[in-house]
Amino acid sequence: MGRRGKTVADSDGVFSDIRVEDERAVLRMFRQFGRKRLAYFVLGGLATIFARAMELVPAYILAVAIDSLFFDEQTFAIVGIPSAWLPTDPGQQLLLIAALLGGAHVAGAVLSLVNSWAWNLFSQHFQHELRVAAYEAMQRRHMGFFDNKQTGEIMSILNNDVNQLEQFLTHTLNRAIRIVVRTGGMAAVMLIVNWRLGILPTIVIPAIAYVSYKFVVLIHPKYQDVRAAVGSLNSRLENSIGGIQVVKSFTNEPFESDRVEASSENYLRKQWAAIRIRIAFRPTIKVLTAIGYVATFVVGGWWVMFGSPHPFFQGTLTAGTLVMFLNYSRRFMNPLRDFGEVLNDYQYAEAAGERIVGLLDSDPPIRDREDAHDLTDVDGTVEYRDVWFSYETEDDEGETVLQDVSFTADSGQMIGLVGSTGAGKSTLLKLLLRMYDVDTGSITIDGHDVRDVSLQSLRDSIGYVSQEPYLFHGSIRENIAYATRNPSEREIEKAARTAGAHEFVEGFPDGYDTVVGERGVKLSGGQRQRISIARTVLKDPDIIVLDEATSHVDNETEAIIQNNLHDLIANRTSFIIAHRLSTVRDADAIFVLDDGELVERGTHDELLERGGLYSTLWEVHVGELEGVPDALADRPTGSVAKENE
Ligand SMILES: Nc1ncnc2c1ncn2[C@@H]1O[C@H](COP(=O)(O)OP(=O)(O)OP(=O)(O)O)[C@@H](O)[C@H]1O
Repeated sequence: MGRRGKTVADSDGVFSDIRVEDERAVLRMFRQFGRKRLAYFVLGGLATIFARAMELVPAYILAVAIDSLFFDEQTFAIVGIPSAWLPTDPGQQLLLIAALLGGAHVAGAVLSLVNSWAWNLFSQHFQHELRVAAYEAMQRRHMGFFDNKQTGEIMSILNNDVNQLEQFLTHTLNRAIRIVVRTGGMAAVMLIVNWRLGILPTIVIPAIAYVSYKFVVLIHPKYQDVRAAVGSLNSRLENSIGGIQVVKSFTNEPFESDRVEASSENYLRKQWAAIRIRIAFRPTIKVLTAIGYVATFVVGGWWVMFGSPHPFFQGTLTAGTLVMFLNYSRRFMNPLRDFGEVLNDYQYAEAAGERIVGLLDSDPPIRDREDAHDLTDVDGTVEYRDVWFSYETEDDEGETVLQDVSFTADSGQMIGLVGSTGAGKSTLLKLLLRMYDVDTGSITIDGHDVRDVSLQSLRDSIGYVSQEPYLFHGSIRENIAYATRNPSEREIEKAARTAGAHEFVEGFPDGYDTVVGERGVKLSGGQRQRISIARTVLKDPDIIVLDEATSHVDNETEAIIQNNLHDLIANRTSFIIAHRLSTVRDADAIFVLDDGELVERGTHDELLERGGLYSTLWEVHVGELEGVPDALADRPTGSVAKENE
């Protein structure tokens, strides 16, 4: 078991951290999501058991026909039917045999249909409910989780793992039942009818089961290699196609072709290694089955023709019984071949189940406290006190991004946040929304620690326009309306006007119905930003955070937007991050961040007078400095302010 556990854990890759050791993950998932439709599951299970049992009938009926009708070796008798009910006329007996043969096939077909219907109904609903629950659990996870995982990897849980469980419940369980009922049934019938001859075909069962198991152990790591090779081939293709514009502009098509070729060749090698084992498996099983089959034929044939071939084989053997034995022993192969695959699938379903259990069970670090209260009637006084923060990394060695930041923004103030790139400006404001929690220190709104209020009320009260506005595939109207539930046309248009978006939207042939494409690719950067601002305007929040919200628009458009936003911002606390310093020139206070530290604060004029980092940045901004001053050029994110102090 240890060995199997290890290989599956290896295949978790980046998700080993969320997997929980749960010996009965599949069972737990079954209980949690299958209970509602348990009746379908039971019905399907019974149908498959009887359908498989029906498969045993024809060989038996044939044996009766041969012995009683064709060769007249035994009196006409059928197990389970009283002899008084059986016809005595041979013609009628033949008809009965034909009816039973046909009936067994039809009943088998109907039962298979019932089985497929009931189990597919069960498992499709199971899959649906599990996927939705897993998605909701995924959505509740904190930002650090998403920072450290690739979208494709997260999708793999929602798709592959959920599908794996569905596959297990429909196909693997069916196969397992087939193995038990078919193999067990055939072996039991043979041993009951003539156990001495029955030993010959059944003795190979453990050997076939062992070879199947060995096959899984051998092929499993090969399949893992194949999966890894498929993964890297896919990422290679995704990267190359995603970056096709860069590829073309650098005329790097041959280079990309080489990289794809190398990846594809790696896939070919791994696949071939797996194929070599796989193609040897079936012939091995065939040979083993054939040994039992031929041994039964030789001994049984001799027995029928000349009497017992050895004192061990006592009594008589009829031709009909021999035919039944030969029929059964040949059909051992298929279910037993599946034995290894069932073990394999079970292992995967368990691993998938454990990852999903891990996802469903774990409480994300950023969530409502039990006694969390709603943030209501927000005035908007925001206070950061001794805030330290570093991002969570896989190795827990994240660098400090914010150091000892303290400030107060009074209700209704407009705060400008400036500083060189990577100084920590966006991070500072993401903490306000609790996208991340501070390491030490506190952030309060109107005196309420953001960790003490409900996330819903906190985020409802803040309007956040991020640096890289994300638009969903859909119309412009849908993207603006995303802020609230069912806004009116007039409200949408008003918000768009405030954000300086209405004019260009009206210019499109489809107006607000224009579809923006995936991530809004069909719009320019500045247009995307304005739609994103409109979304926030419509939300009408108490506190506003604009993170480089107008960086992609020209000066003129920015002036228009600022003018429009004036009323919106006038009575609310707002934080505006800007590299273009003129954007925040009129702010009530400007905070200057440098390498995670708040190094200067004051109004535009005060900061200019001070002659520190801000005034240097301003001089660069207005072009008063020729070239970049050494003090700015030499620093990672800047320490000029400290030098100037
Ligand atoms: N999700 C993240 N995980 C790990 N590190 C991050 C993450 N986001 C930002 N950082 C790091 O934190 C530091 C501050 O980043 P932040 O985005 O807050 O800077 P900024 O001042 O807003 O920069 P810019 O002006 O370029 O937008 C940078 O060193 C950045 O590399």
